[in-house]
Amino acid sequence: MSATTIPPVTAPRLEIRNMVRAFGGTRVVDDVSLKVMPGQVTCLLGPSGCGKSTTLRMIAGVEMQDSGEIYVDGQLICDTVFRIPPERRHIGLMFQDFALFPHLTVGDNVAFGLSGSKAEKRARVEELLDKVGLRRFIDGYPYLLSGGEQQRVALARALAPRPKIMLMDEPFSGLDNRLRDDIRDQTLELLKAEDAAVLLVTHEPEEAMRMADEIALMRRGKIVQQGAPYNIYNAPKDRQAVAFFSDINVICGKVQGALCETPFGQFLAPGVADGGEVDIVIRPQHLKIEFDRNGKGPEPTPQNGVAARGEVVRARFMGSESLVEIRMDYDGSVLKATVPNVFLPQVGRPLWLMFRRDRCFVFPRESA
Ligand SMILES: Nc1ncnc2c1ncn2[C@@H]1O[C@H](COP(=O)(O)OP(=O)(O)OP(=O)(O)O)[C@@H](O)[C@H]1O
Repeated sequence: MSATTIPPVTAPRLEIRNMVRAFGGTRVVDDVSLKVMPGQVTCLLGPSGCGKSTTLRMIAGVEMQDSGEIYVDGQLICDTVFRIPPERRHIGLMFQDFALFPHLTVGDNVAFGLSGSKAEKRARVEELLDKVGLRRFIDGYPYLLSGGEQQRVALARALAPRPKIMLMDEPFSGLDNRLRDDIRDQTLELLKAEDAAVLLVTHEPEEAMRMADEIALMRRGKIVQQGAPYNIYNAPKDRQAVAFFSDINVICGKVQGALCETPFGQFLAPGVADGGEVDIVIRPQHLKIEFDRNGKGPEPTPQNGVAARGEVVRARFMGSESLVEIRMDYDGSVLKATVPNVFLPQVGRPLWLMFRRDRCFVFPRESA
């Protein structure tokens, strides 16, 4: 009889289960569970005040949860009775305002959390400063460095003790836009090379899309959706999840026989009872603009449905695309469409809009 080989199961590097934290009777973190594998970047993404930082602080051990457990490599490190102190959790921290020590050299800043012989420490400091391209500043002081360089030193300092987990709270928000993109890319490269599990908190969808292997979308203390950036963007759970990543257009309608009749034709609304209301949500880049042909629009197509007429109220050039706002004849509402490059039609010009059926989302109407 041949032996069966069972593939090794890798425990998540970091796992939190059913974490709860309330302040003044309000649950700001409300039953949050999450796993991060080694070498993976998970972004906790959500609007200001939704509980992201509190989640991170509990994992770091500087805030206690009311209930829930934290595991590192499958080992419990904290629940409501047992607690490993922050300094023994092998967790690296990087926050926006996590300043360098001004009285220490760049090298001593990076060496700060290191143990071992002087030579070992020096070797690790040089290795990391090399990786962030700042070895030449090893004996200089932080004030000599630009904001971006200081941030790279802070990253080197956080990674120096080879943390199993890196927690990053809006680490790039103090940097100007163009610098930020470069530093994000460099940071990502270094984090991957060090194989840490990274939990990064941000309220910026672009940052999450750029950095994350997985996004956990958080709202009012709960994780509402979790998945690869592509899936979160293309299969959002609800209207708010679409709106978090881009402008949206919303067409409202009533359902009859699992179909919703609109000025753009019929939309499927499976699972919605007769008389139920739905929001049909579409991003501006997926509205299709068609020209008016002697008062008529294009013929309906299965892919794009029926065209509806409107008039241009505003058109603006945005750099890589143009944003055209169109007031619709059917109810006077204004829809937004983006078009690549330059398209700046005159105000008042009639245009027809069609809806990409494969790109719109139909959600049951949410009560306010
Ligand atoms: N120590 C505290 N005492 C009372 N309320 C707190 C405390 N810490 C956080 N809160 C409240 O908990 C809620 C969540 O805060 P948290 O900082 O976790 O949110 P966040 O999503 O990280 O927001 P931001 O991006 O603005 O930092 C907020 O309403 C905040 O005011």
